[in-house]
Amino acid sequence: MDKLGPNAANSCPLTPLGFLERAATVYGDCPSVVYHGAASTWSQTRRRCLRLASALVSLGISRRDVVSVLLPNVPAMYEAHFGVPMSGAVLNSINTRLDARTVSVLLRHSGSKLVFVDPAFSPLLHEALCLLPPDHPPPLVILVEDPHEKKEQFPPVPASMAISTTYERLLEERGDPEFAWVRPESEWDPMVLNYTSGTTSAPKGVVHCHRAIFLVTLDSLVSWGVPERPTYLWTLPMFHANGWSFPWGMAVAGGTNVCLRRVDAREVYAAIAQHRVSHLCGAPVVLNMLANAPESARRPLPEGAHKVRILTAGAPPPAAVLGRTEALGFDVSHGYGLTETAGLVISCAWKGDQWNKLPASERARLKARQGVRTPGMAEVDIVDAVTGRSVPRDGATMGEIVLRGGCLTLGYYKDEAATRAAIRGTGAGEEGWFYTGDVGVMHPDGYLEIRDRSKDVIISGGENISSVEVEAVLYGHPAVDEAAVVARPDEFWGETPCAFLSLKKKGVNVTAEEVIAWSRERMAGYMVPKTVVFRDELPKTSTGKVQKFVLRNMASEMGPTRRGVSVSGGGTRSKM
Ligand SMILES: Nc1ncnc2c1ncn2[C@@H]1O[C@H](COP(=O)(O)OP(=O)(O)OP(=O)(O)O)[C@@H](O)[C@H]1O
Repeated sequence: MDKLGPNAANSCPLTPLGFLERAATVYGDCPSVVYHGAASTWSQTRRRCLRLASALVSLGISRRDVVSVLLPNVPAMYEAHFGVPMSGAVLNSINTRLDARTVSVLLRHSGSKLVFVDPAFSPLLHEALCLLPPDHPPPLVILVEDPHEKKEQFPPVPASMAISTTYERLLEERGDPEFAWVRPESEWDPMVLNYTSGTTSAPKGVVHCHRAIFLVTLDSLVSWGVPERPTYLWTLPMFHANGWSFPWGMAVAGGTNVCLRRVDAREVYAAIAQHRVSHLCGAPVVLNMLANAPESARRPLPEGAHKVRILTAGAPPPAAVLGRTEALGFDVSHGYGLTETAGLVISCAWKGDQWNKLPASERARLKARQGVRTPGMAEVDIVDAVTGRSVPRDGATMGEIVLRGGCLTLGYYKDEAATRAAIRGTGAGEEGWFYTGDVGVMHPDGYLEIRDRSKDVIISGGENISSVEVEAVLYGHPAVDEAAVVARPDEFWGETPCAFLSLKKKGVNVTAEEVIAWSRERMAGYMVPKTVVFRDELPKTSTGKVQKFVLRNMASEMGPTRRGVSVSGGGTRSKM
């Protein structure tokens, strides 16, 4: 046995790019990408991706060069997930909701050689390029026109921005549909560079290799139980951690990618009905949007043997929101991941036989837990910050979630200190874990549940309060649309919970005192928000997460609460 091991036949680099060739063979005539009325087949998509890869090479792009995309979920965005790395380059998807200054910082940091831009974001890119230092070589710019939208709908492309060519012209004039794509020399070669959402600090450049993307893609299909030939609606931005790996996953499954430029409840319900969508992904804000959509925006879900399946992740989904979405007829699955894990690596694996019998509220409570490691993940643990040892499985003791597995990042680009801080030993004798910065508890049944991000935990009189737990209760209030709870300084307790709420409907009257009294009946006294502030909307990151640091600053600016005094920041409120 000792002499057996890796050999030339069994060690060819793992890469998800080969999924496309297989899809073209197996599903060649089946629809691959649908946008408005136009559909491509898998063999056409393969040829277009090869055209894209060869065109990039002809422009001088070579191995490890960074190529950026500033695109919504249009067909070119899908093609970039194969075509860009097939040229040997590293795909950098830039979040389209960032401001020009941040886009400029990312372009500079990544050293991007070329940017594909949608007309809607050409002013944003132009401004970002103008902010680059004069000695920074500007990237080439390729405009991705959208023949399905009226030109007047877009802002004019800035006249002074140098556009090299358009996407279609590039493919037509320089593309070779039978190009021998640039295979990775090693499965550890970098393939994508994604910047984190910047929820807690400045965005960090996460690099993933071909191997990691290969593993997470297959793992995600298995853990969500995706069947062959799903119809997948792109409600999750592909720029968000590469759409949790599903661009590559749809090639494995031979799925139909239904592209959507804009995500609002009306468009989503309409697309579901028109294309008979079977699967979609989205952060909990998407569930909230679907669940709270006005009657006029809704359309009946397709009838058939299977329900429309939604996979949610990215932020804690409150049980009340899960319950409401399922009551509409969707089948919701819940997962957890970070940009650093390339996709979802923990999922609330559903024990159908046992749990389907439970009442709806209990099912929603169980589903709000993040769950267990996916089959492809090696190990997950929750460790005590001081001792580094696993916390007891009591559903109460909090610790930091740590991970190990093949889809973890190679590290942060040009940031060794951050890489070393995130990937280290637990201090309890074991080496090599990724520290997520998320605080959770382990339940007796081995399912974990996130209580907070370490920076969001509220410490009141020495007690750790999970803002997520308080929010979960507030979401149960009939008038509440969205809730976020942060720490407010307190003269006696150190910190107390401060709730920021947006309300569901116009004309709903509810006072801070009523919310506080309502909370008091449903949670321990020390967890009850001492301050309630009403806002029309809560501030969100570009990936739809509530920006708690913004709220924390607001709470801090209100000044400390005083002993025995419940301060209500908003008074009576009816939503405008
Ligand atoms: N199912 C989930 N439940 C609760 N939180 C989740 C879930 N899925 C993801 N998250 C949160 O999202 C985080 C990962 O998000 P992402 O990689 O997009 O960047 P970010 O952490 O929001 O930004 P930054 O690292 O720049 O602050 C996780 O660390 C976790 O806090």
